[in-house]
Amino acid sequence: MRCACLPLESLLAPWMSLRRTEEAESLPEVPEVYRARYSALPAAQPLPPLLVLALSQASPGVPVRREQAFRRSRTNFPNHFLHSASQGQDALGEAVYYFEADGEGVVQRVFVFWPLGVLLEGPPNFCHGGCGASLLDDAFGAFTNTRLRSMGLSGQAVTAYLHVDYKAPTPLPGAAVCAATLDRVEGRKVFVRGELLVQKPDGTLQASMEANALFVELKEGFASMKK
Ligand SMILES: CCCCCCCCCC(=O)SCCNC(=O)CCNC(=O)[C@H](O)C(C)(C)COP(=O)(O)OP(=O)(O)OC[C@H]1O[C@@H](n2cnc3c(N)ncnc32)[C@H](O)[C@@H]1OP(=O)(O)O
Repeated sequence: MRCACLPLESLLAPWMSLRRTEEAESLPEVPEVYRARYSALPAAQPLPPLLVLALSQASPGVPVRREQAFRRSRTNFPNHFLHSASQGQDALGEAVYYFEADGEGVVQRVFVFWPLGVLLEGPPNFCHGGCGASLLDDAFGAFTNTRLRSMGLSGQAVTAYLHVDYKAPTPLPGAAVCAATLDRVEGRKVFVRGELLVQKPDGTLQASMEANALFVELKEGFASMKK
């Protein structure tokens, strides 16, 4: 059964089929904290209704600020696992990243919307667990590194561990929002937690996956990672 308030078609279109070349588009300027990894949404691209629903449930009464929504820069990261080969008509669609920051501009939460196509299957008609874990890891990476940048730090941290609890199947085709936030910080160690939210037939959101992770800020940045 489909939700009466958010039909599946409105969740997926136009993000599922969106292919683009950033260079050809005239996009708004992106604040420095986000610029290295993200680009602005085109003016004509609406915010996904599922993302707006997740934001309104997480922060009731707080207006959604379109300028805090971005997409991954493919110009800067043409080979990113989730934003290159994994994308396609029936696989992953175009993600939308929404960052919440406090009054000082320090990132406090990220919400990442993903359209999910049928080629992401694990159990018949449901999303593969490894795919969901990848989406959560990506949201944790987006949160941790952007938060570090927003604090004037390196923004170069990697996953040390990722723990995922699968609470309910994630239907395909469909859409999900990964929500990530801070648990605690111990020196270079950033502990994060979050969930992957999907919409139930009655229109409410449920966490089909819950996760926590440790990110470690690299002493000398990505360039120091050895093969
Ligand atoms: C450019 C844009 C791209 C954005 C990238 C975003 C990342 C996206 C998410 C990913 O997929 S990252 C890819 C998957 N992760 C890796 O490939 C990381 C591989 N592991 C490493 O490179 C190193 O093990 C690591 C950097 C995580 C840690 O090495 P370090 O030499 O910097 O630190 P060290 O080993 O001394 O550990 C630092 C602290 O973390 C703790 N620690 C490290 N690994 C742990 C672990 N697995 N479990 C618990 N604690 C851990 C360790 O005990 C220690 O705690 P204390 O300071 O309290 O002593």
